[in-house]
Amino acid sequence: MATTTTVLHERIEFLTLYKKETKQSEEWLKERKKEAHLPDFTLTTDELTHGARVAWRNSNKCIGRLFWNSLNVFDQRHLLNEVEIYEALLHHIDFATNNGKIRPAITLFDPKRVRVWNHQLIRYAGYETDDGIVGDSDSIEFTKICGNLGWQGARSNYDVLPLVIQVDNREPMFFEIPEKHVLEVAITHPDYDFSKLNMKWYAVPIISSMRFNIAGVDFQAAPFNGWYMGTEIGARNLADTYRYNFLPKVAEAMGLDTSMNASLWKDRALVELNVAVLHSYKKAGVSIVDHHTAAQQFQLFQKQEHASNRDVTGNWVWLVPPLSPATTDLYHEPIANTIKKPNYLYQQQPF
Ligand code: HEM
Ligand SMILES: N=C(Nc1cccc(CNC[C@@H]2CCCN2)c1)c1cccs1
Repeated sequence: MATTTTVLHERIEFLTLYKKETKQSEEWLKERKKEAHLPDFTLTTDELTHGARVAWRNSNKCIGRLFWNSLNVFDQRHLLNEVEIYEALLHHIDFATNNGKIRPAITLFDPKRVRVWNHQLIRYAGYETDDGIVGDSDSIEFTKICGNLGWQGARSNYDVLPLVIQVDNREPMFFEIPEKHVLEVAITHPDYDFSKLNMKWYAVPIISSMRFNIAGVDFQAAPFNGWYMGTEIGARNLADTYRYNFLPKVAEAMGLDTSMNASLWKDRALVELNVAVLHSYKKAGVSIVDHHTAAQQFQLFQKQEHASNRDVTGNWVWLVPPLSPATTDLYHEPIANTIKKPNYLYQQQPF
């Protein structure tokens, strides 16, 4: 495909940013800009490494950006066989998990020819049954796709979905993730007995459904992980009525009066569920951050960026935590939602 002017412009824009931030010479930029005009122009691993870190720095909905410059980047653009890609995904899971001391990482596959159909590499299946929803309702559609490909789930509340990998436009292939690769945390409370609720969650969130956009190229398969902020699990995944809906059971285990709103039983249950999540991950030695610490870290990120003469952009609605938002300074400050490149963006679902 001929290099359109926009792609050329985006290539030159990125090379100029890269030159400035990694202190390349004027000579280097002059030569590299000439190469940017060639149809077979490809980014180097070093350019991709810095670009993936800058894309994290530019992610407006992310509260965890303080550590943007320590992202681990794996360049796997050469892999074009589903089995080798599966093995690279297992390596990412193991590297990131690191027995609980989670390491933020991203793996980059061939931008045009590889697609991972999962929303996250590790996620629970969801089923619509005659007695209601089993598992994670967010996964119902993808679970059906896996079924159509021949996958059989145990139909429990916590079936780990298979990896679904597509190369070129071949039929996607699914691969089970062996249990030894999946670290999970049982959710218990330091004071209350939540054991009968059988709550648990997986250790490492690895987003595999977004595109990494850099220098006019879209990497459709670029799974990236960090660690969780406790509220994601305790205030949304396990709490939302249309997800695991545990608040009524938590309130019961706490002996709360759930007959009237004004007892604020839902709020009390919510706080203690989030206490339990943070307590359990800490006890299991799995990295996690509470929303107060995360908000303070984001403030430090803003300070650091200003010291580097960069404006900080953000999406206020996503940045404020879903539990006690107004107790964070973030809530009381405006922030511009300008979209910078490179970045991580949404893309059309492959199914
Ligand atoms: C290191 C620990 C990290 C923490 C604690 C963290 C925290 C978060 C949280 C809480 C959200 C909102 C998610 C939601 O409400 O569903 C988020 C969004 C996001 N994060 Fe981070 N993050 C971390 C690392 C990363 C890394 C390594 C990347 C990419 C390299 C990243 C890129 C993003 C993006 C693109 C979004 C927006 C997702 C969307 O639009 O749906 N984050 N982050
Ligand atoms: N802690 C994390 N949480 C996170 C980050 C990006 C996206 C998501 C998933 N967001 C989608 C869900 C589902 C609807 C609203 N939230 C979670 C990370 C995941 C990968 C790197 S950090």
